[in-house]
Amino acid sequence: MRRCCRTSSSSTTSGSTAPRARRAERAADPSTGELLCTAVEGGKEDAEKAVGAAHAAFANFKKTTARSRARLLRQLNDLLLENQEDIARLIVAENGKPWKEALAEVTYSASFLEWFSGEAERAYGATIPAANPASRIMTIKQPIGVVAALAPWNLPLAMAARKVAAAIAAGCTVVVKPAGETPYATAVFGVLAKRAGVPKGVVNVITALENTALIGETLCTDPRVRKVSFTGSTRVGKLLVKLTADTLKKLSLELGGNAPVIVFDDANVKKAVDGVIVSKLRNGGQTCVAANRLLVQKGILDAFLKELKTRMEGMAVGGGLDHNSAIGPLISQAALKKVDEHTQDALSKGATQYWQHPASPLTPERFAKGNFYPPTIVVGLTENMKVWEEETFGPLAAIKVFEKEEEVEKLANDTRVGLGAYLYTQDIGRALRVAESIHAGMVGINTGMLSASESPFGGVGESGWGKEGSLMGIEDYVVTKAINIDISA
Ligand SMILES: NC(=O)c1ccc[n+]([C@@H]2O[C@H](COP(=O)([O-])OP(=O)(O)OC[C@H]3O[C@@H](n4cnc5c(N)ncnc54)[C@H](O)[C@@H]3O)[C@@H](O)[C@H]2O)c1
Ligand SMILES: O=CCCC(=O)O
Repeated sequence: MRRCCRTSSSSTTSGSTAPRARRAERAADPSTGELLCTAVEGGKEDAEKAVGAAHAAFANFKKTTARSRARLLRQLNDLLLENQEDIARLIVAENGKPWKEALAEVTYSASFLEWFSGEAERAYGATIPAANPASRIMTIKQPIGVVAALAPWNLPLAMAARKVAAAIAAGCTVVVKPAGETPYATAVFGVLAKRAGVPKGVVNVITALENTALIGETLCTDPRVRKVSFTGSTRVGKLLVKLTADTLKKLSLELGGNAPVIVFDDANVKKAVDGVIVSKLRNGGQTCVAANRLLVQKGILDAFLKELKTRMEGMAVGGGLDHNSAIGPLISQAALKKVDEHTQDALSKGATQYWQHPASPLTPERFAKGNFYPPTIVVGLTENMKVWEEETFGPLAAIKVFEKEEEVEKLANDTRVGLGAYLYTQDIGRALRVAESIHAGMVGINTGMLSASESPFGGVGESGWGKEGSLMGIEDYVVTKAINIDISA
């Protein structure tokens, strides 16, 4: 990759808006800490300009046919896949995740474009039997308007693609603000949208690091923006609720989780560990559906720990461009500090360290330069520990032992958030019983993977509002209009 590049703030997909000279934001390579690139630091004026472009484009885009928008999405899907390796390299550089995961993120992103290309044509209205014999009632679904899509750094391309795909399918125009840490994959997404034929002003990318809050506020308070879709922390989600209140925008919030994983005595150990590896270690533990509290029944504990350790020992820690790496660095030094705080807090309150990864094959110098945290297993998790109360967002596997099924509902639901949850058992009755009792938007039974473009993604409680992806995903981008007709002569 080139050492320095520029992306434009307030650039429409037509590329008609030239970037002005601005203080550059800096993106660091998480595996070395070195400056990777600089990007334009957008400001309030840029955000307003991007909204203006999206607002102007909406006048025509809302009138396009669903079929034409479906074609645009399919074209963009194809371009992402054709450029998969180049985009994956960018994702590894800015986010740090292992190569295979970066490739998978591109496929995952493209799957939203493909999925919503189908959904575009299925945004059906209804005909409603009227009580008045002279009346006919029908509904139509129309695009809500300009959308602000605020995306996080953990899946820099996929989270933007999930929002933009639904918006285009519905006939909305969008201003996308990627996380300041990871502006590049989203900027490339904007370029590919242009190549795919997405009209000028429909997808606008604005980049900023330090001005993130200012841009967030500008987008959330601008009356021309009718919907905000955010993925990130619960803290920021609550802030956006307040900021959008005065203009009553529709909000989709995909916020933090604190996923319980329940492993019952009768689980298939190998399958349970496979699932925990995926849900705990995907992106180094930095996903909102990451396993956070492992609840393991006493009878299976030894076998589970042994298998988990063996599997984690076999995973190399290192930079994502080393194709052998299975666990990459964390996004920042702050993230590293948080994981260590959770580990030390657990150990100081009575947990014991069962195992810690030697962090091989990294040399100590290389380890020290990047944001690497050695994957760690602790046993003896209790309700007064930080890792019990909030998501660690890192490679710490904290285990609490339980004895009876009756205990787990209370334990699993001892949190104000409810995004992902997982359980492992071979008893179908127990699986459904427990799945129904868990306070979460998504439950994995004998699997650690909840993410698929066709599956409704979203949480309950303080994990947010709305569902992304799936047949429900387009609903947040449309408004339903009822049309009443008098047919009397
Ligand atoms: N749900 C998720 O996928 C997700 C993603 C990132 C972080 N998190 C959670 O948040 C914790 C802290 O990470 P973080 O500090 O990067 O999260 P954060 O919520 O501060 O940042 C996430 C995203 O929100 C944007 N953002 C931050 N403040 C904003 C504002 N005022 N207006 C508009 N956008 C704003 C950031 O640029 C980034 O894109 C993590 O440990 C994790 O628990 C969750
Ligand atoms: O981290 C948040 C989203 C994760 C996913 O879509 O799989």
